[in-house]
Amino acid sequence: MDVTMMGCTFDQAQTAVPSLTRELWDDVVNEDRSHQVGQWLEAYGIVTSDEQLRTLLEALALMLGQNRVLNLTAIRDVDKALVLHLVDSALFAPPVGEYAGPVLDLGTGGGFPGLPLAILCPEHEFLLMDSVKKKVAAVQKFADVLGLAARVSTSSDRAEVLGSTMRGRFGVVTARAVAPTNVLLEYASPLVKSFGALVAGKAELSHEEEDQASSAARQVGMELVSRETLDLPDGFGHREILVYEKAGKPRVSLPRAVGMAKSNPLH
Ligand SMILES: C[S@@+](CC[C@H](N)C(=O)[O-])C[C@H]1O[C@@H](n2cnc3c(N)ncnc32)[C@H](O)[C@@H]1O
Repeated sequence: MDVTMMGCTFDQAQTAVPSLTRELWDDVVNEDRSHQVGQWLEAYGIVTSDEQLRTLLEALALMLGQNRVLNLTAIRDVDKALVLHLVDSALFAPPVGEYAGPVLDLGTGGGFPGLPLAILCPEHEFLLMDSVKKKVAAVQKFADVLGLAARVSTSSDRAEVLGSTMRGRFGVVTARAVAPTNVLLEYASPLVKSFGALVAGKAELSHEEEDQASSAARQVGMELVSRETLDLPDGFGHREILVYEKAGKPRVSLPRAVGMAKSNPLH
């Protein structure tokens, strides 16, 4: 898709999201913010066009506007949201770009990291999925008004259900703040194709979570191929970006019944 086709005006954005005010839009979508985000991303080797930067800011403004009437995020402060939603989501882009095929953002919530990734990775198609229907409807509205509808669709479903209905369809599954890593591995394994990947972002990975993830990975045919620790800008802490590849066959029959991955996790 031609990235110059992305983006929208304030009037289009407000038609889609009536709770979005001009004041909030102007606070988020402006040259200073665009320059700042561009510099931050460049420091991670993520090169962006002006169009992509502006569309990232528009996506954030839409989400923050919608958040006034629908609980999508606890982060309401624009400075924080720039780092914790846009930059944090963008950190997934380099590993996602290494895999061909459609991307599933599992537990997308208000569209993160899926929406920023759709803006940053124009070669990929995206399915943004969450079990909460209202969130998914809002995210589809954002994608449509941003001109991303040709490459971005949504699904209100549970990961365990898609594991059967969309088995092996995805080159990459992304997930941020959805579940412990062993649970994510179980969700992702049936969804990714051979040598596809799960890309997971974590604020903190304890030794216990790491051990449980290693054991779960072996059981579901996934293998850790990359683990990178990156500092967020402005002292917002660090992120672990974990990449697991589907390297073998699961030893357990997947997906298990809805809820089992969480209530009786593999470890
Ligand atoms: C804390 S929110 C994170 C949202 C978003 N990924 C982000 O980083 O802002 C976790 C989301 O995962 C969704 N979720 C959790 N388990 C899920 C499952 N098994 N299938 C689909 N969605 C799930 C929840 O509905 C929720 O919206």
